[in-house]
Amino acid sequence: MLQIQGISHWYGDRQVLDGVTFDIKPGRLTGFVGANGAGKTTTMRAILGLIHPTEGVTLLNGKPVTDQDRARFGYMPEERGLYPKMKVREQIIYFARLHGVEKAEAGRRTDELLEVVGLSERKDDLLESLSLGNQQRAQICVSLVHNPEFLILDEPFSGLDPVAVDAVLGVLREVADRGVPVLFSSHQLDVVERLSDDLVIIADGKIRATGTREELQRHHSRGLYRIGAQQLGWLEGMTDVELVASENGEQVIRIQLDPTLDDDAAEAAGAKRAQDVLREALAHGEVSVFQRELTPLVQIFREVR
Ligand SMILES: Nc1ncnc2c1ncn2[C@@H]1O[C@H](COP(=O)(O)OP(=O)(O)OP(=O)(O)O)[C@@H](O)[C@H]1O
Repeated sequence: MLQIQGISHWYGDRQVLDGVTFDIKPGRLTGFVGANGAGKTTTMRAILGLIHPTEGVTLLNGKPVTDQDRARFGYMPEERGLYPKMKVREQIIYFARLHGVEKAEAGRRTDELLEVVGLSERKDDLLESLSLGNQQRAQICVSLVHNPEFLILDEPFSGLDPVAVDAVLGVLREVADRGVPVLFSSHQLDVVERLSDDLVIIADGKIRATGTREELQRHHSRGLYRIGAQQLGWLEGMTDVELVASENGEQVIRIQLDPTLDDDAAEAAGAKRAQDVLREALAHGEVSVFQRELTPLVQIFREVR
């Protein structure tokens, strides 16, 4: 496991990271989400030892990460760093060899990856003749060709078409399923929502939320219910229930719960009070829908930033 602990960083007198702390677990895809300039790249660069953070440490299985450990990391930087005038296959093999992969194995692994990302037919073309999306596929092959033990990818999906996104998602899933911890940053919340096992949300250099997608959604959906009722005048008599949204003849309501309750206790308290709400609604007419409502990730992102 990689543990990022209390990383703070200043560029001159400007603080860009403030006590960044989170874990990247084996076999998990951890999505790193934050607005432009939130500090994702700086955090990744600190983990990789490309900058030395002013404060804080990254631990690998309990010990500070060494340069030797880092040689076993795979990294896809945001500013892509491939050679435009080199052929695709040749280039991926070259990077594998730089990581010490034996020649025949480098060739075999390169061909396998090119096939997975759908670039086999372009393997002997110069990198610069490829579209940006295809160059990115090549870059993903480079980050994976030495079978890294940890994988860190900065915006691996930006600029990819939906087919390529799916191909890359498949590769990352397969890598994680082999037990590799994977951290990837993305602005594309739909992709993050689909792919991440764990989520880390950063804003202004501070970690605002961490957890599994389910945990975060559960936490941010305390007391939320969807109701389809003919009229809602009766809600005014329930001072602990507020109307959050109305859409397509249905409403989202929030039952106010004691903020000191943990998520399990809040869920139980909410379910109990929901029964009163349902009874009240039924006393005033038909109820077509009554169910728990889950806050979408995009909404959570807005709430914590
Ligand atoms: N070399 C540098 N010198 C000074 N400031 C920097 C430097 N690199 C980054 N910054 C600043 O640090 C802050 C965090 O930047 P960072 O690139 O980590 O954010 P990010 O979340 O990766 O953003 P994006 O999604 O736009 O890539 C930004 O305000 C950025 O302008």
